Amino acid sequence: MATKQGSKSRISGLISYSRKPAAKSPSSSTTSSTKHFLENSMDGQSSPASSSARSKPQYFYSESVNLDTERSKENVTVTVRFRPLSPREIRQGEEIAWYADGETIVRNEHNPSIAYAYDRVFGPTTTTRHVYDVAAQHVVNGAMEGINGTIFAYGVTSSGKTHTMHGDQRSPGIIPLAVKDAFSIIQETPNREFLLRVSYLEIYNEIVNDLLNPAGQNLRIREDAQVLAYQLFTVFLYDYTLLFFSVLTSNTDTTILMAITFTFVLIPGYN
Ligand SMILES: Nc1ncnc2c1ncn2[C@@H]1O[C@H](COP(=O)(O)OP(=O)(O)OP(=O)(O)O)[C@@H](O)[C@H]1O
Repeated sequence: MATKQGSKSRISGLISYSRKPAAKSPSSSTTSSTKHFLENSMDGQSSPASSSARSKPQYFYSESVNLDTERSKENVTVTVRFRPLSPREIRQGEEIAWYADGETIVRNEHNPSIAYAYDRVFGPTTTTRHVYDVAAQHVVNGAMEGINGTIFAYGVTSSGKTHTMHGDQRSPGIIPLAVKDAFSIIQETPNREFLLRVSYLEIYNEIVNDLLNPAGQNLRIREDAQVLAYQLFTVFLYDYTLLFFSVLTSNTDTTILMAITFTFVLIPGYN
């Protein structure tokens, strides 16, 4: 019998946000994709991927949605990724309590009447490359055209956030895939100039630490459109290799991170 904790910890979520700067798109607005959910709770059980974006238990009622169609209407998409049970979890006899039913529904193994809908649900065999292609690449492409974008992973400890966002050499995460795409687009756009600026921070127990600068601990947050935190280290990226050098040599204990923010700022120039 799966423990509730065991089943919850296999699920992480990805929120993608893409919005044109107000000056360029006065009609654009920040909307969320929560319209596929009902507000009423039947038993008060938490969603398997509950977050601030889904603070209440909500119950599925809609037909499956096409992410591509929805993406054109919505600025925010919420996706869910299941990771496989680890060998240790299998040894301990943990079982799957939540599972992906098709591409948009998460269902409860023990109570079929409980189901939640998301913009997209990725099962345990899905590759990070596929997650990136479906849920993140459009944000990167938009950023290269001047549209502000955020890709945010959330989930309890050991749910797979680092695996999805950071990855490793064998299975690169969303961050290296995004920067690689950014460089490909830069190469394919010789008539424009780009400036790629990177900072990398963690928020752990509400303390902000700079992951590119070991001296940058307990930084103060700034409410500034341009800068996230005081004295946050910024590097200018000239090629893709430098990104790997910066990230892989950073002083990161991923097992204790509550949140990592990796920001790259693109400043397109015009000839
Ligand atoms: N999709 C996946 N496929 C295979 N293994 C995965 C997958 N997602 C995560 N894992 C493995 O599960 C373990 C926990 O994942 P990870 O470290 O990414 O979790 P986390 O959410 O970042 O945890 P924490 O918040 O504690 O840092 C790791 O050993 C990771 O390699």
